[in-house]
Amino acid sequence: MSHLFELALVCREADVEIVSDALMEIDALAVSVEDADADTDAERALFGEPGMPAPKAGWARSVVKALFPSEPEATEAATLILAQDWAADVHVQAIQAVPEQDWVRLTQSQFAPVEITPEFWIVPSWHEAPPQAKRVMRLDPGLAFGTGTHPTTRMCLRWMATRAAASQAWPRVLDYGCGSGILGIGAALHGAGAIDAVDIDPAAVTSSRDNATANGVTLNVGLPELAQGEYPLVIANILAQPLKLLAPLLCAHVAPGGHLILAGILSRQADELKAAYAPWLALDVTDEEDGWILMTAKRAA
Ligand SMILES: C[S@@+](CC[C@H](N)C(=O)[O-])C[C@H]1O[C@@H](n2cnc3c(N)ncnc32)[C@H](O)[C@@H]1O
Repeated sequence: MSHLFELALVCREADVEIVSDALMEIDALAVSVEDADADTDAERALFGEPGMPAPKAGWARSVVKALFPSEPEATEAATLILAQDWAADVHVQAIQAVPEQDWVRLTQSQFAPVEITPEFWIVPSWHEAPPQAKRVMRLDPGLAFGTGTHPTTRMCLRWMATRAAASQAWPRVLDYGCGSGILGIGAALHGAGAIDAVDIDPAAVTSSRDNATANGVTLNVGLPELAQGEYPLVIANILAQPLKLLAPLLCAHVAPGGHLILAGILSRQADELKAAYAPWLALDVTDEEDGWILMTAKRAA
């Protein structure tokens, strides 16, 4: 049986969210949180008196567990997290191999339908679609980022769903850094025409192709050189540093009157992104969720 690698990090309860978000951002396949003291003497000492309320301090330490496809990726993730300025109280508990089958079970129990707008939902194949959903994307967690659960992805989808509702469908779309293909598929479900979805990761290319087929939509999927010419909508959810390097390339793909949508940026990075794109387009912050921002620009017609 093939294996995945689990990185277990011990941290303060107050740091759970930032640690989990960072792990998702560096492409963990799944992230879960447990009480660090479960099944230990520390747990019995804290919760041992029947009828006594559980002291809040008993949950002060948590274990955040993240799965990666290989041991080097799990080790690199640990190094990256420990290097962050907020990670002074984060410690590596273990990196160990876990059977892939367990991961499938774990993710199936973790991922519920995700609401993008009241009418547009991402629904795993093992779930019924909610009755109010008028547009449904079928997507299962795969070996590439983008199952709709991350705020950066949700903000991109929400932007498209809101714009498309105002009947501004796009004849061409470029989904740059497509991961699972979620943004390209989202554009297709909202009436976009020819959609090019590109990624540097061959696993993402395969995953996007499979997910497009499962949703009955057509994406032209490939490596970045597939992107050619100008598009009325260019959307890229990567990270601040690669987005800064990609500024001239992405801006060159935006058609006159078209939009550039960027995500994967933390609130405090807004000014550096604005500066990096200023020679070509004026970016504004147009959405914000959990410390992440959506930055958008419109090219003059
Ligand atoms: C955070 S994921 C986003 C996936 C998906 N678009 C979403 O919104 O959920 C970023 C993706 O960008 C890809 N990527 C990173 N740097 C890239 C680059 N320079 N060119 C193309 N793709 C890149 C990664 O392989 C990854 O699949």
